[in-house]
Amino acid sequence: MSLGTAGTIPVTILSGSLGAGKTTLLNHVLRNAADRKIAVLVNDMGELNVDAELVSEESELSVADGTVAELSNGCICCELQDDLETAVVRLARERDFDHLVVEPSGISEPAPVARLFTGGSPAAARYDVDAVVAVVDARLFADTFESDGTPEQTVAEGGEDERRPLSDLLVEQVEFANVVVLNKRDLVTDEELARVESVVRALRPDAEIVTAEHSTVPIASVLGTGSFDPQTAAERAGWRQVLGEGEAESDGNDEHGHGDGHDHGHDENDGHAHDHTHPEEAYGIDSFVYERRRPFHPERVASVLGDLPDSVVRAKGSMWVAGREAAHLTYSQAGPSAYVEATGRWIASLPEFEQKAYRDNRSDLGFEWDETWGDRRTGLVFIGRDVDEESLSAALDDCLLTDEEMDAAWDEFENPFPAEPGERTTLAEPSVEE
Ligand SMILES: Nc1nc2c(ncn2[C@@H]2O[C@H](COP(=O)(O)OP(=O)(O)OP(=O)(O)O)[C@@H](O)[C@H]2O)c(=O)[nH]1
Repeated sequence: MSLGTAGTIPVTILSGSLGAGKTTLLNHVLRNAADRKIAVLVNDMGELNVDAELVSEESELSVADGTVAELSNGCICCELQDDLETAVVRLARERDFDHLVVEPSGISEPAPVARLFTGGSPAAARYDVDAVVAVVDARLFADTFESDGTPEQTVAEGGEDERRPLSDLLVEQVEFANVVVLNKRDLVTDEELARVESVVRALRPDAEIVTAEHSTVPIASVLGTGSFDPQTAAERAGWRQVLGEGEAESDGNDEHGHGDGHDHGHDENDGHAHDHTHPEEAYGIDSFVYERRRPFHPERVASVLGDLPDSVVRAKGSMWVAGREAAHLTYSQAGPSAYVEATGRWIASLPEFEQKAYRDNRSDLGFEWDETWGDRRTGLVFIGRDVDEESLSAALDDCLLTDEEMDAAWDEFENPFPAEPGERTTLAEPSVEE
């Protein structure tokens, strides 16, 4: 057995939109795994049948006992009867194999699957995440982010009423992956491919990008990469890196829902955009940060952030909105879809003793505490091609409260934004054409 670190079994997690080429990739891997014994886990019975059939075209099913099918090349297919965790632990106990490949079906977010193999869980004791692979349909990606018209498919559909804007899902999968397979190379031009690649690079700067036709990738790029770190995966997204630039030291782990923890070390009041671009990183894709410490007027900012210029591919970050003094709001835009979610509370809205405890525990807040407003602030990253930063910043500045509005009763503003953690407001949706 070729085990991962500390005797654990390496795991490759496949993600990708419907029809992107995950099963094709899986078959390619099984066919070319040489003497490595691969276990395959598919978390959907319907899908298992399809995949097992495809897989068996190459290597005949020799054993099928209802729950586990062993292929003559040593591959083991296991349907998910138990929850994923129980299944992977059972698999490691009962079978002998070198590498596990997980292909979650439907609208699968790779992050929760990867989390399963980390921390102190029984699965973590036996496995190590080796790679999270995002299989991207280059044609679909180009149509979603790079074309003027509406792509044919705008909604990602999984099983059981799962529907999400496709752009949202594509962005999330790429941002989390350490390997991105740009598949269906034959369906895009060189120019389109270069543009897709530049967007992918901006979304996840350190991912390994492999271009493929029929998912024919070098096996070493999906098995044995050893470069996926679940602890920092979420921090590696392009938008976070842009936001965190310059104060990486103070950034720390920031998944607490209280803020993104960044200090650009300048004007504490209204602040000014921390301008920077990264042409060297992203072949024509630029990014900038808009940072202010003055609240937005809810209706004005909803209208601007719900209708960003097409040049913006991805935007994300914290927003401070008048009338939502407790809610830490997180804005997320991906192509034609945009929403705001209350992801936590501003620390300054907590009772005094909790604030103190929180601040004592986190000397690395990463930004200056404002005497009046505490941690309330706006820090948004915009990533796109030739984005007119000046006019977008000016449009957002027009959404900040005026001096007169600062003295008004903020609760009386019409307010479309969520107030309670977990609540979400959709600001823009792709037009659905089915
Ligand atoms: N033209 C073209 N077609 C491809 C390519 N790769 C895969 N396909 C086809 O795209 C279709 C979907 O591929 P799958 O591998 O089943 O995709 P999947 O991601 O597993 O799909 P789901 O399991 O349904 O989510 C199949 O008909 C493949 O033959 C490619 O590079 N070019």
